[in-house]
Amino acid sequence: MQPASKANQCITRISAHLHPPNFQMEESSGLRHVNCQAKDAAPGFKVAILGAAGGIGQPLVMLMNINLLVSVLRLYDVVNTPGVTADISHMDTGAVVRGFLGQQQLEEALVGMDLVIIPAGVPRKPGMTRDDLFNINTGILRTLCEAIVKSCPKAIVNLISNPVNSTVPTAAEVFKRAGTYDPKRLLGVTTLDVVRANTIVAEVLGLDPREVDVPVVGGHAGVMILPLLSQVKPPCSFTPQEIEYLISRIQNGGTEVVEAKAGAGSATLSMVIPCFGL
Ligand SMILES: NC(=O)C1=CN([C@@H]2O[C@H](COP(=O)(O)OP(=O)(O)OC[C@H]3O[C@@H](n4cnc5c(N)ncnc54)[C@H](O)[C@@H]3O)[C@@H](O)[C@H]2O)C=CC1
Ligand SMILES: O=C([O-])CC(=O)C(=O)O
Repeated sequence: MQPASKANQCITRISAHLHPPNFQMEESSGLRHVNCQAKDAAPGFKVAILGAAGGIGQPLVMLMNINLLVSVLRLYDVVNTPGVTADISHMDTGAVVRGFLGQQQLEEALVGMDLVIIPAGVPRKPGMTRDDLFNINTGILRTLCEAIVKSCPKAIVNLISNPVNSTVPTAAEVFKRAGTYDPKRLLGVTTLDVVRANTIVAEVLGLDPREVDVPVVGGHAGVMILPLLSQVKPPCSFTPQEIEYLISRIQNGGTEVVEAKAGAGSATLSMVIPCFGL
């Protein structure tokens, strides 16, 4: 290794430690170069998580921080980001972690990001449908997307917030109006339906869920969740009663968790599997 490059690496590493998570808006309008490299100066993906202090946000932040492909991790929320950031930043991983709190720090949190993952918003309570979250969550999302347009218009945006069937088109409209829409860069996260389908079908077949692959198409709400039971791998067949049971449990998986949590939120722990793939 060249002495100069080694020295640069040392400076970057020391700098990352000398500038601990700063919960105030940074004064400069853009990120300094040091913020865009891992602590060991390795290049990597710059990832922002909006809603980072929530039930999905916190395990997602943890998974992103141990992901070797991530060099910069930015945590944004309207509450509790300082605590989550302090906790996460003690992990001896490579990513440089920074916390941002409140809307006045939103645009700064997003500057230069490659990937923005959004679990910000409200989860449902028993008796609610995902559509009941439409007004509040699309309102939150619109603000977040407008900031994405300003700070990182080329970022890939992954939407977790419900109703995913509506948050994706809402975000698309914001980006279209700004002239930054790219369908390849805007994704709704619905992998939990596949995760549940694999698990529930494996239970019926008496197999290890890791050996089962159930394609799921459609949307992310009730009857729009369509498990393709004829396409299951390994190939298998089901009785009409099994098909009825499987479709009902897969389509109502989210509701099953919401009701079992009895007002304390929706699925956050099983979401670790879809989040791990992000
Ligand atoms: N796509 C999927 O498969 C799934 C989606 N979800 C959805 O994910 C969303 C989040 O769920 P949880 O993490 O359990 O909820 P949560 O309530 O635990 O966390 C949401 C976080 O968003 C933050 N937040 C609220 N307003 C905000 C704003 N204006 N800007 C930034 N952050 C804001 C809150 O402070 C909180 O920390 C819900 O809409 C839920 O329905 C939940 C499970 C699966
Ligand atoms: O059901 C909910 O409200 C949360 C969700 O999307 C899921 O668990 O699939």
